[in-house]
Formats: sequence, C-alpha cells, structure tokens
Amino acid sequence: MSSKVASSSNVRLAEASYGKDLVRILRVVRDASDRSSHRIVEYTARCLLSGASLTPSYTQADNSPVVATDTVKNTLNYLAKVLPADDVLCPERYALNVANHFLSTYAHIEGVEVDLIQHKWTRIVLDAKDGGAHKHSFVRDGDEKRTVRAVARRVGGEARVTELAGGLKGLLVLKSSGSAFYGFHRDQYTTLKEVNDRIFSTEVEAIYSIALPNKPLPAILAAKSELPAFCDLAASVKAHTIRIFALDNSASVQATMYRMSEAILNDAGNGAITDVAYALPNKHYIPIDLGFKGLSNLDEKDAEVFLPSQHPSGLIKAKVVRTAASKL
Ligand SMILES: O=c1[nH]c(=O)c2[nH]c(=O)[nH]c2[nH]1
Repeated sequence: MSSKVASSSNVRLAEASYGKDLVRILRVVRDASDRSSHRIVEYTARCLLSGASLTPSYTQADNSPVVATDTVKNTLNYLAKVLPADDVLCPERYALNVANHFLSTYAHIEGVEVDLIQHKWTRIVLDAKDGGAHKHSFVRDGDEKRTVRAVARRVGGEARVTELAGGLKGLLVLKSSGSAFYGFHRDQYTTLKEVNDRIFSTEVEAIYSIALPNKPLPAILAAKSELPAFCDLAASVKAHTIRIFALDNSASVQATMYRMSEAILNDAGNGAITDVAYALPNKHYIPIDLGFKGLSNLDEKDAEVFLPSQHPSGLIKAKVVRTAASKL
C-alpha cells in the first residue's frame, strides 16, 4: 500500500517499537483441592515489539509484518489464563514468559520489552472466631507497587534476556525526627538554614537489576528451580528500605539512600541483585509561623505544626553496584 504522505529519502528510521500499553489484568488462581480458596494478582502491563522487518510498516506504510497491538493485548490475556499459577503470580516470571512467547512465535520479531506494574492486594485476615485468613477476600492496604522490566532480544538466532529489573514504587514513608541537613555548600544564592532535626518524607522508587543464568530464554524458563526467588528479592528490598529509613540517623537523603543500597547489596540472600537505583523525592514539610499568637513554632525544637509542601520537592537519585572484589 502506498502512503498518501510523500516520503523523502534523506531520512531513515533510527529506532522503533510498538505494542500495547496500560493492559489491565486480574488473574484469579483457584486452589485445586478447594476451589473457593484463591490467590490473585493484578497487573498493568506494557508490551512493545521491535525488529528490522517491521521497518517497512513505518517507512513504506506496509502493514504486512505488523502483529497488531490488539493481538499483543489478546496474548497478554491468553498467557495470564494458560500459564501455570506460579508463572503468572510472579511478575518477573510472567514478564519473561510473555517475552519468550513473542520471540518464539514470530520469527521476524527481534526484541520484546515488557513492563509490569503489580497492584497491591493483601489477603484479609479476620479474627480467629471469623475464620482467620479469608479464602478469597483481599484489601488494597497501600499505594505501593511492585514493578518489573524484562527485555529480551534475538541474539545470534537465540532469544536472550538483555535486561531484567525488579522495582518498588509509590511507597510513602515519613519520619518526624532522626534527620538533619547541615554543612552544605553556602554562597550568595543560599537561604536554607542548617537543621539538626527535621521531617524526612519520601515516596520510594527503587529499581534493582537481577542476574539470570547465562542461557537462552527458553532454557531459563525450562529450569524453574534455577530461577532466583524473585518474591524474596522484592521483599528484601522493601524490608531493607524501610529498616534503614527508620534506623538511619539521616545526614541527608543522599547518605540514607546509599545506606539502603548498601544493606541490600551486602545481604547474602540478595546475590542475584547486581545493582540498586533509588529515586527519592524530598517531600518538604515546612514549620508554620504562629508568631501572630505569640507561639514559637519555627525553631526546630518547638516545631509541631507543618505545611506539607510537596511542590517543589528535592529529587535525589543514585545507583549503587558491588565493587568487583566484593561479588557475593
Ligand atoms: O537531604 C537533603 N539533600 C539535599 O541535597 C538538600 N537540598 C536541600 O535544600 N535540602 C536537602 N536535603
């Protein structure tokens, strides 16, 4: 098919990928021995495809190689239905299976990027007199989300995972003491006062790279017992993040985030994590001037009423890796 828009020969396609975004999926897994006993997982998924054979769809309006984005969406739903429970309930495993499906089904697809956001559902636990853990009732007990990014490419005829990262986002934390910020650079533009005791609040975003066995993707998925315990890694990253946030006598967001990363990478159970990157907004809480009533609220020792002033916020980012000598 020829395009109605004239094409010019002095440009070329430099990069391209396409697929479906914001695909919403809830999977219910019914226990084989008790069909009323459920586990659930909810994802928002993005799946993008790429490959040199798709170039004519951009440059010559030739749709023949295009696996429709609607087909991509159908496939995400289909795999959520037919994959074994442990491959759907675990976002890393679901993402790797999705990537493997596209590379093994379509010879002309060379790259697959899968990004998942897992929404929080926690089983409702009732009083013992009401039966304790409920079989199929869940609560959204927090805004935090687990994230996964898996990228796989055909390399030398084999499907290889080129990137696998787990993550955590939307975890809101606040400490009302145990955080200072002083000794910073001062010049003619500086108005910030040094402070020994301030509120520290942030919405944690953490992303960590996960090492996989050095094998083609189908072989990785076939040897399930060799896969890292992805859920344990996610739980450990969250636990270290919260623990260091609470315990660290924070000199700055920078120093605290480094200690969080250190704790994660030094944990012997986290050998599969090769790096950790945090992006932490510093959500400022500003003491309010109550001098109009003769009340002291501005000095850090007296400050009790604060304005949650989240715009603008600081934004501190860092990525931490193990030194070569310290590989676990
Ligand atoms: O922990 C902090 N790091 C900074 O770099 C910074 N800058 C600032 O104004 N307040 C803070 N707090």
